[in-house]
Amino acid sequence: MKLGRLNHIGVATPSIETSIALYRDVLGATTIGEPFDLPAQGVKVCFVDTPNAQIELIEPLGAASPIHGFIAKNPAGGQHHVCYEVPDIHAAKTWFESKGARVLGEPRIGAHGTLVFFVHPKDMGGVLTEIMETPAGAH
Ligand SMILES: CC[C@@H](C(=O)O)C(=O)SCCNC(=O)CCNC(=O)[C@H](O)C(C)(C)COP(=O)(O)OP(=O)(O)OC[C@H]1O[C@@H](n2cnc3c(N)ncnc32)[C@H](O)[C@@H]1OP(=O)(O)O
Ligand SMILES: [Co+2]
Repeated sequence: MKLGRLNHIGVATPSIETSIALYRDVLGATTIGEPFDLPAQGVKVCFVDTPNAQIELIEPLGAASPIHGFIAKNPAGGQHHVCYEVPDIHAAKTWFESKGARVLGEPRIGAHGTLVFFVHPKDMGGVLTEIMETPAGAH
């Protein structure tokens, strides 16, 4: 499998509005999207653009959110996952499984509208890893 570009770094936060102020007023981000709910993934999302990748701010949507436990352990929030692009999501899933890495569930539509899956952090050197199919026409 050929790994593609780093698409985003997921940053969990208890408050997207508070994080937006940090990225805008302290870090100097100039392009920040509108927050939106992604109920299928159990998160509220907001993208912050940097010149070479995005920061994906994620806030839990309810107690069943996959990041509910992370925020409970890290109440101020923190770096949650990294996301790499691949040309073929199904080939990538087969690749990770063949390497003995635990793929968490089936590919599903992520925040960029393409299929994504996650690989368990314990099989990725302690880093929760998201793999997403490159959007058509990107780059
Ligand atoms: C916005 C949509 C989408 C996109 O398109 O970009 C997203 O990014 S959604 C992002 C949120 N969704 C997910 O994270 C889905 C996949 N995650 C999961 O299935 C779970 O979060 C998890 C990775 C299986 C962890 O489950 P959880 O119940 O929260 O924790 P555990 O206590 O079971 O954790 C076991 C073990 O792993 C460590 N851990 C947990 N989260 C992380 C993390 N983000 N980074 C590194 N390590 C993590 C946790 O500390 C435990 O370790 P030990 O304490 O040593 O046992
Ligand atoms: Co993500």
